Parts: sequence; C-alpha cells; structure tokens
Amino acid sequence: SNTPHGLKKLPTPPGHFFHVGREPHKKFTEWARSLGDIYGVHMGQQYWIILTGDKVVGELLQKRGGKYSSRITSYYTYDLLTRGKSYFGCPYNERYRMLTPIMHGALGQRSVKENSKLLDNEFRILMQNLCNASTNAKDGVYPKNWFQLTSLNIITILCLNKRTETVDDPFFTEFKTVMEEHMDLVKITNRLSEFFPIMKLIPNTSLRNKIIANRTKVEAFLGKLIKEVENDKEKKPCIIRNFLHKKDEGILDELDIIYLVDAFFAAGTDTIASSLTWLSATLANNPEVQSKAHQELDRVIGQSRLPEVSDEQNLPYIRAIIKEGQRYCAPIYLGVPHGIEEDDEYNGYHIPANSVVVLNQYGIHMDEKRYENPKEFKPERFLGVTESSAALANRNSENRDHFGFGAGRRLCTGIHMAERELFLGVSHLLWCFRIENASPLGEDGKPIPIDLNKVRLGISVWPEDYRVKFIIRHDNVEKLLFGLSQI
Ligand code: HEM
Repeated sequence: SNTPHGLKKLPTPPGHFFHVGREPHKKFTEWARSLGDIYGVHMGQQYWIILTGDKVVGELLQKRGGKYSSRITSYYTYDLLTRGKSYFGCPYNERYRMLTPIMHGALGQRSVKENSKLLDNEFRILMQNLCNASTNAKDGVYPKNWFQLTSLNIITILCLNKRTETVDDPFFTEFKTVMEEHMDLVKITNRLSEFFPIMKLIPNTSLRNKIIANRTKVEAFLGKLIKEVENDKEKKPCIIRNFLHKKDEGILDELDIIYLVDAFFAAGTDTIASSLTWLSATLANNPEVQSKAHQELDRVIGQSRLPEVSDEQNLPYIRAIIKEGQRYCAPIYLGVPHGIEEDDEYNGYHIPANSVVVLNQYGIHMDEKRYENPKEFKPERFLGVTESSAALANRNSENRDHFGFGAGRRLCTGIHMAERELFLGVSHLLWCFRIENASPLGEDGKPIPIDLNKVRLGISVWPEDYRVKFIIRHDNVEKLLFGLSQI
C-alpha cells in the first residue's frame, strides 16, 4: 500500500519478531538469516526497520549517517533506568556531540597505545588464572568468569586504577549482580512502553519497580567508585579523574559522570568476555583450526616469549580467527538500535520519522551471498584481509569484514580497545594452550561437540555452560607466565 508521501511502504518480514517456544534461539536465528535487505514492522505504536543487507547498511547508516545516528529513547530503559543520561542510549543531539569527543579521548588509539603495558599484563594474568583453574578442575572449566574478570580489570584500571585479584572477590560479585541485571533490563522486550504507551501510566508495574531498584544499585555501585577517585590523596591520573576535571569546568555534572562510567562497564566488559567465551568453545570444536594457529605462532614467535602487539601484522591466521569469531559467534545479534527522527526515502520506500532502525548483524553474518558456507567456522575466509575492523568500518560497507561493531557514526567507541584486547586474548590463549573439549564422550568415543545453538540471549549473547580444558602446550608456558618474562 502507498504511504501519504506517494512512496511505497516497506515490506513486512515473514514470521513474527518475537520468537518464543521450545527453541527460541534456533527460531530467532533462522528468522534473522531469512530476512531480505530491508523490512519494516509495527511493534505496537512503534515502527521498526530491520536492515539485513551490507549495501543498505552502507547506504543508510554510513552514507546518511547524519540522519540515521540517533537513538529512539525508551521511557523504561532510558528515561527511568538511566534518568535520560545513558551515553549509548542518547539521541544524536547537542549532548551526544558534547560527550563523544570525551569518550573518544578515553578510548581512542592513543589511549590504547598508552595503556599497552597494562593490557599485556592483564592478559598474562588471565593465562595464569586459566592455567590454575584448568589444572585444578579435572572435568574442565567454563571460562566465562575469568574472561569477565579480565575485561572488568581493564575497565576499572583505566577508569580508576583499581584491579580485582580473584573471581571470589566481593567486588567482582557485586559487579556481576548489578551490571547483569542492568544489561538485562535494557533488552528489547522492555521497550514495552513504546510499543504500548499506556504502559507509561501504570504506576506500580513490576518492571518499573525493578528498573528503579536497579538504577539505585547502579548509581550506588558507580558512585562509590567515583568517590574513591575523589578521595585518592595521590591524585593518580585515570579516566574518572579527567571526568571530574570536566565537572569542575562545568562541562559534566555528577550524573553525566556516573552514566559515562556506566557506558564503560556496560559496553566494555561483557562484549569482550563473551567474545572470548564463544571463541574458546568454537576452537575446542575445531582442533584443526587450533593446529594451524599453533604452527603460525611457533613459526613467527617461537616458544620462548609471549606474543606482543608488534607481532600482530605477522600473524594473519590469528587475525583471521578473531574476525571469523566476530562473524560466526558475535556477542551481539541485533546491535544497538539506531533511530531516525525525520522522514526519509530509500529506493522508493518511505522511511517514517521516529522509526527504530535495527542492524541485523546476525542476519548479515549468516548471509550466503556474503560468506560462503556461513554456518562453518572458517578463518581462512579472512586470510587476505589485512586491515583492522576499525579501518574497514569506515569504508565501502560491502568490503567490510563483519558488522560486529555496528555502523556509521554510532560505531562502537571502544573498537580500538576491543581489537587490541581480542588480539592479546586470542594470541595468548593459543600460544599457551590447546583448548580441549571436555564434554562427556559420545557413542563414537569422542567428546560430544559443544552445542553452540544453546545460548543465553540478552544484549550480549552467551553460550550455555560448557566444559573445556586449557592444556599447556610446552614447558616454557608456565616458566613465562609465572616466572621470568623472557627466557
Ligand atoms: C568485542 C567487543 C565489542 C563489540 C562486539 C562491541 C559492539 C558494539 C556495538 C554493536 C555497538 C553499537 C553500535 C551502533 O550503534 O551501530 C557498540 C557501541 C559502543 N561500544 Fe562497543 N563493542 C565491543 C567492545 C567495546 C569496548 C571494549 C568498549 C569500551 C571500553 C566499548 C564501548 C562502546 C560504547 C561507548 C558504545 C556506544 C557508542 C554510541 O552510542 O555512540 N565497546 N559496541
């Protein structure tokens, strides 16, 4: 049917957006990969546009970035949960343009370079933890906690020079409880108040109460950290201190700081931890990929020192594993929805103002036209790709490696930090260990492959609990991890 503008209405996707039932993940992913380039769907009062083609993402989110870089705010998950202060929920307005250079300053390439030693150190400690954990657990481990501890430490060291030693530390437990609930609350299904605005008027819904309770916990948790910096007599430099200077200059207020720090915790911890949790399972299922990586590492680096950042350019297979991981088992399926505030037209279709625009990363990553046999984990497909995801993200969308970091002006602010962390994580893991599937044996006498269709859906997607062993590859691993840094 035609719209009032004489333009065509976008086609509606097959099936329904929310997939419930016995296998919601499988149903959802099959649906997501079946979609054509662009669809529109009414979600109650709100209109959602789903982009599943690399080209249309380039045309709209990248080339028309000035229009497609907003966020459509949600009463429950933005106004109530973050008092309208969330950075990644912020519409593309004056406030966003004021905050963005501050965030880029904290997370840009320069910051990654300056914090190089810190990052190296954290990944060495991660390997120590995996060594210890794996030696102590004869049935294997689910490594999620240690990956979360590492990604948390990187954020807390950058933000306030704080690190946590073990996964048993009460701070780690508090972080997990408060932030997991926080991230769970921003999920799409909690945008009900936009789909059905009458929800805004109901005073005591359990969702409203949960959101306010969580907001109180998040603000107390992050407020305490900010106080630690304020009370630090040595005045050590850190990101929160920079934010506090901006407060003194009247640029930021107290809540701005809380919710900028929230963005680091919410966006910069689980994404990395989930990527490494996925990759460990995927590598355990693909021993031949590990063998090739081991050969490359032994040839290029040898067995007498740990990988370093300067090795990256000489490790094409490791780089390819990382890119394939971000495609095959990306931690985010539907990105963070963009929004468009004014009417637009695309290929004769009407794009109504105030639509939510969703980048269907999962669908694009499983597109057979883009990736041959997309359901296979095949790092080889990226062997010829020498550039970082950050560099490729700003070029022609059809030549991008993957869309894991989003697109356009809202591209992941932490992309440089993330790529560095993934390189250190994956190169260290494979230099130190052979990751062995420790699932029970099947009828053929081999461990049953880890079922990567069993997932926990949320803003970040996690594989269900699985068991792997981190088997030390050679004598120098322990010497280097626990002893001298060079042998
Ligand atoms: C593998 C790791 C990561 C993945 C896959 C990832 C992915 C994403 C995605 C999909 C978005 C939304 C982009 C869009 O709207 O188009 C995003 C936004 C963001 N990410 Fe990341 N991210 C990762 C790591 C990090 C890290 C380590 C940090 C910071 C320390 C970070 C900070 C942010 C911030 C602040 C935003 C909000 C950008 C905005 O709204 O303008 N991310 N990320």
